[in-house]
Amino acid sequence: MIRPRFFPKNLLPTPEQQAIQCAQQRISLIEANAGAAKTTTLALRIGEALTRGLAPEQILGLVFTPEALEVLQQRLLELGVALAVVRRLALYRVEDFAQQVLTYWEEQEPPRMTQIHALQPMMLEAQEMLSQRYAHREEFYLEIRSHHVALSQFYQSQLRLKARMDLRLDEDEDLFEKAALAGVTVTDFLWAQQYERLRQSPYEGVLFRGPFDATYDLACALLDQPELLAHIPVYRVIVVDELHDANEAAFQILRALMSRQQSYLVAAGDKDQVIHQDLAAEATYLYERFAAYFDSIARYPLSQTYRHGPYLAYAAGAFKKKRVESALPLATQIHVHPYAMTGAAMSTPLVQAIQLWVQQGGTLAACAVLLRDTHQSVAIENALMAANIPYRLEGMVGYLQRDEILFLRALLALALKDYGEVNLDLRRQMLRALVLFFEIDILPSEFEEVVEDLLVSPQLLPVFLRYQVKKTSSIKNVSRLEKILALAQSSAPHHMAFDFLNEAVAIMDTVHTAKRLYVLEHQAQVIQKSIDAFMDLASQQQSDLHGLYQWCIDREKINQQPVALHLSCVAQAKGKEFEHVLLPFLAQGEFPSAQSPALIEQNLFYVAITRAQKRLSLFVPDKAHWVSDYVAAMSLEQVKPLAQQRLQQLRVEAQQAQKGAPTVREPQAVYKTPRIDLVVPFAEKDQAKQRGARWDPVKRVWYVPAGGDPSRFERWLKAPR
Ligand SMILES: Nc1ncnc2c1ncn2[C@@H]1O[C@H](COP(=O)(O)OP(=O)(O)OP(=O)(O)O)[C@@H](O)[C@H]1O
Repeated sequence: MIRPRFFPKNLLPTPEQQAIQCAQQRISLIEANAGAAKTTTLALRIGEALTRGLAPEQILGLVFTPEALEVLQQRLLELGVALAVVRRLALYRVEDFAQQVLTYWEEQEPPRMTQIHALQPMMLEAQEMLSQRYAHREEFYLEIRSHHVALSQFYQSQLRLKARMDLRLDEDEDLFEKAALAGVTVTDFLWAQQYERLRQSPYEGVLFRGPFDATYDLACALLDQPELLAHIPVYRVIVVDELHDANEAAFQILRALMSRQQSYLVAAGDKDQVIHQDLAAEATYLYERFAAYFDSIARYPLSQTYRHGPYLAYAAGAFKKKRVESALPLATQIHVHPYAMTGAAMSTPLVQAIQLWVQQGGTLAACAVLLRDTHQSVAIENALMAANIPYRLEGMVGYLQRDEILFLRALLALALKDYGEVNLDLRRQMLRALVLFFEIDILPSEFEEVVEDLLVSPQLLPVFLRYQVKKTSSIKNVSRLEKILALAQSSAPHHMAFDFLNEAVAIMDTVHTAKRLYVLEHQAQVIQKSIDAFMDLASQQQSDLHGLYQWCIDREKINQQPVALHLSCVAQAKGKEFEHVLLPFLAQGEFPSAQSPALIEQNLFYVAITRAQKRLSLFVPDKAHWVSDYVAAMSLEQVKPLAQQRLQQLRVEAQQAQKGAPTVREPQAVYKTPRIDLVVPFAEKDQAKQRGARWDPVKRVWYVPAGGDPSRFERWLKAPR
């Protein structure tokens, strides 16, 4: 094996890591467990390429999510690559890379639309064209619906079709089969084709781009016109992290880049972390798809996790029925806390576990509460708020700003005849929620006009609703609205909020309305659970209509604080690590969710538990038959003795290593006489150079080469820490 030349700060690479660091094959693929140092090793590979003289600009680092990009940059810095060098590396999310390439090619950059609502007019226009085009083709059973949930459903479908590169229909392909295979409705399939015709004019080129469109456009361009590749810079080393997030469009870009013989690729992923099925991510990109195009692929292992100690490693292995080893002599703890399944008591143990962590010296910033779904944040946010524990939400809005809760708040406003008192933004959001739940079909421009009108005359809200529901919604909704308005009319501010909402929710039949609106079974269930959680809150608070309404407004004013606990869904924590991870609501039907594929649920749970370094806290119902099967699948009691043995062994090894005794991990030849980094002021650099110091362009430091005599450099030696 070639010897490494890049020696990182703060870390001793294992022989496995060194093998990847110095890999010489054109394509090197790493499939390894969570926390087995994939990102770190890719960062080592970059460090090695830099040390061997590649310019940072010749190295391309690709990932799929902003979180993964953040982690890769962080690992490079941790290993000692200087910030100035990290900034010059071509590190991108695949989508941003594609965008950058396209910008370079295109004479005029088409507008980028990152928000789904900005795409709405085009989606509606495409839908209009679709309904005209297929007006007489009954065999397609097109469902033309334009409320914003139907639009967001369509939006997801077109993302998926493009991610799979499945939008084109060859002559011998069957439309119904292709749509079913891609997991979208026939309406959405045809609508997506129409939308693409609108987005890509044959004469003017691409007219606008939404999220992930750049990846699709670049993949199509490189497939249709391979000669365009000549206009992309040649990257000598390409590293790809979180390869389990790859889809066909991203893969086609990688394939094209790797068709150049000068390029070398190292990519890493974990088949058990495939969770973005909505974006057509699949485990086949960890090997099979590469094997279909390239002959010589080297596969490398990283067989031990460095994130947590053996106990969690073995529990994660038992859960996934695979071998997981830890190399950390760390007694990672796993605590199981029962919770009562009623009311506010559900979150009490969670709050106590956070408080205990802080009392024991842990920080809130090192703590993460990871949820299966957004609805769970209703109870958690309330509990954290009540206990004065600051939290920051990642990848989701607070529950009070979600459609279904805004709808309930709008009903309270109707009952209080108070729509005019709140700020414009909230008014707009509540109106949007009413439009959604009463299934009113209104164009965005008309909607804005109504918002303006109601600004002047808020008392006209019931009039607007009556008019619009009659005009565009179903007879059932007309009758529902009348009942709701009558209920609101007969309610006084001092009436109990829970009683009012309970009746209103029954009138609206939210269970079925959510199913109709949100189409996807899982999403509909999350919406209903959110409503139930808010109703629980109303019942616990025992407050009147005015009290609950005002409480929601006051709660929104509380700002998020910077040093705070991390609160997100599991998916947003992938790639990250936290000292203490807390997983609430591990109950049957919650995690795993019955509505999502079993494998994705397992992968999500595996991602969740493997984020923890020092402590994992699992919260389970106090009734045994309600506890999620996943907890038992971790075999916590069975793996304990084995984990203790392994921990003991790792501790002995660590002690020996401290005493200088050789360990298996230590590559003697490389580390016997390590180099010494110096602190040389700019003005003294020539002197240092004369005495034999060398300049490291990667870490941007002067150093005494391995085997050199440090006494010649005493004045520049770092003070011992
Ligand atoms: N040789 C090593 N010695 C000690 N710790 C290491 C070593 N290599 C990596 N680590 C540490 O292991 C932890 C996990 O590393 P990393 O994030 O690279 O894993 P990963 O496989 O990319 O994780 P994930 O599967 O979650 O994406 C980090 O805290 C990292 O600093």
